[in-house]
Amino acid sequence: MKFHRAERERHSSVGHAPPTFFDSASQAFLAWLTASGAEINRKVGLQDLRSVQAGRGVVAIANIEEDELLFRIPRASILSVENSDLTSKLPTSVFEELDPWLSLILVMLYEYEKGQESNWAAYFGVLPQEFNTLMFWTPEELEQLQASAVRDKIGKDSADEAFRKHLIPIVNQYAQVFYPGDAYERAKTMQEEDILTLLHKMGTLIMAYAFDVEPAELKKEVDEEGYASEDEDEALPKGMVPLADMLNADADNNNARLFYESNSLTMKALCPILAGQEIYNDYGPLPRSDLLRRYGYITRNYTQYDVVEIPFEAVIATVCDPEPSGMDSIARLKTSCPQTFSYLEESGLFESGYDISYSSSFSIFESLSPELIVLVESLIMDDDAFGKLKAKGKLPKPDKISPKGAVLLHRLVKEKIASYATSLEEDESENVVVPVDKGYTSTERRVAMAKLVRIGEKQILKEADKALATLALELGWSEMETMDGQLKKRLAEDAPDGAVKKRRT
Ligand SMILES: C[S@@+](CC[C@H](N)C(=O)[O-])C[C@H]1O[C@@H](n2cnc3c(N)ncnc32)[C@H](O)[C@@H]1O
Repeated sequence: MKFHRAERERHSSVGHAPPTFFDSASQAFLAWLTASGAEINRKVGLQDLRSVQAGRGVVAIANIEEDELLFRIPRASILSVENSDLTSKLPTSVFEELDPWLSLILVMLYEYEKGQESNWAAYFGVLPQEFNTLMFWTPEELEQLQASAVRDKIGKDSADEAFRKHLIPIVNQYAQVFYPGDAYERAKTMQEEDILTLLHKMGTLIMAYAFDVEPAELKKEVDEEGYASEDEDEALPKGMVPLADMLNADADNNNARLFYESNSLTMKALCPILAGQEIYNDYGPLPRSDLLRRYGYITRNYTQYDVVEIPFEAVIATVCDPEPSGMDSIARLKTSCPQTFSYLEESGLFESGYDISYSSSFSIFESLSPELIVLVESLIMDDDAFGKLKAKGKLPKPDKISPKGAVLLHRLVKEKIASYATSLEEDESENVVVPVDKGYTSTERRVAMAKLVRIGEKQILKEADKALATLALELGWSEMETMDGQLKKRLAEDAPDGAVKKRRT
């Protein structure tokens, strides 16, 4: 693949361009944005934070007051489907068949390929070319996440499939539009894999940088408190909002917010910000595993949102009777618990996995997903009792765990602990820090981040293990007498020492 000069410079760096080019790209970007009608408060600056592995960031140069305007971006400067001239070059039907994410990827590919001809050329100059998000980790690096459920959520294959099915045919059919003039010759030499790589980069940029842009006239329905449903937010068009997306985030250090106005988007201070402090946006209450997947970094402040996920498959395998091998979980549940299957499915209890969340002083009912408790209790309930609940359109209560339920939940936690390649004690035997110095490789940083993620998950599991063992002990083990022989044997192996003693006496 050949690149224009500026593009070659961008591609030559790891993540971002080298120092001189880095600063001049920032200046060119700010100059372009101001010329486009943006208003930028003199008290804010775009800074080079590569020394702390944070790319660029927005920093207060002087003290800022609460509610003070940090910058105003005209809607016309947003890199979006609405603002790109690609829509006038392709039949409308093309965009009607694409969701907001794929539409913006296509537009970004088009604008990126236009090089200096694009209105957003200076903006592309400050967007990174390389990423630390999980999509770009090697298999060996991903291995460091061990049994973390995030490994199943990277979605590279499904994105590949969507790009091959929906976008590449459009790029091929309208190659003259995407690669006009000389570039058309270049396009012919580009392999499908090159286009795929570019599409993945655009997709990654959208995941980590784009905003759901509320239209100038809000058409979505809001509830009494003014909130729209999640589905309606999902349907909002996505847009890349220059400068607003240069704000980093660090959980509750959030001190700025983007407001949608009819002709512009304004970033305002949520509280007083002192000179020298970084201005942070809010990326949401994400567990560190997800932060790594979507944004490629973690900080300690996100520990409070950590979760560990118990896979659906594991719940069925542990709770339902053993079935002939080769059956998937749903088939297995259908066969072993036919009376409950359809009702549970209708009740929306089937999820790919169930969260156990971090809580500062661990509480079972605050941490365990209510759906997990309800699912386990439903699966172990006898047919008569379950039938009565079902007749009333009810389910077991999420705030009540039976003795057998406690034992099984405990077993699920134990099994999840065992699925990690190393123990918490091994991981914690040395102090893990993510190195920021230039001397370290991105692999060293990724390995450290992965280790912190898996330690976070194992710490939650350790608390859940303790709490469920205690609960099982408190509830007694009489329920075990009603269990089938094999399950009873498995659970006996699993019983906390105290519980076994208690039963014997
Ligand atoms: C919306 S962009 C923010 C601007 C970005 N720093 C840049 O230079 O382009 C999100 C990306 O910034 C980086 N980032 C955000 N917050 C960070 C933080 N607290 N520490 C380190 N990197 C951070 C991550 O690479 C993330 O994917």
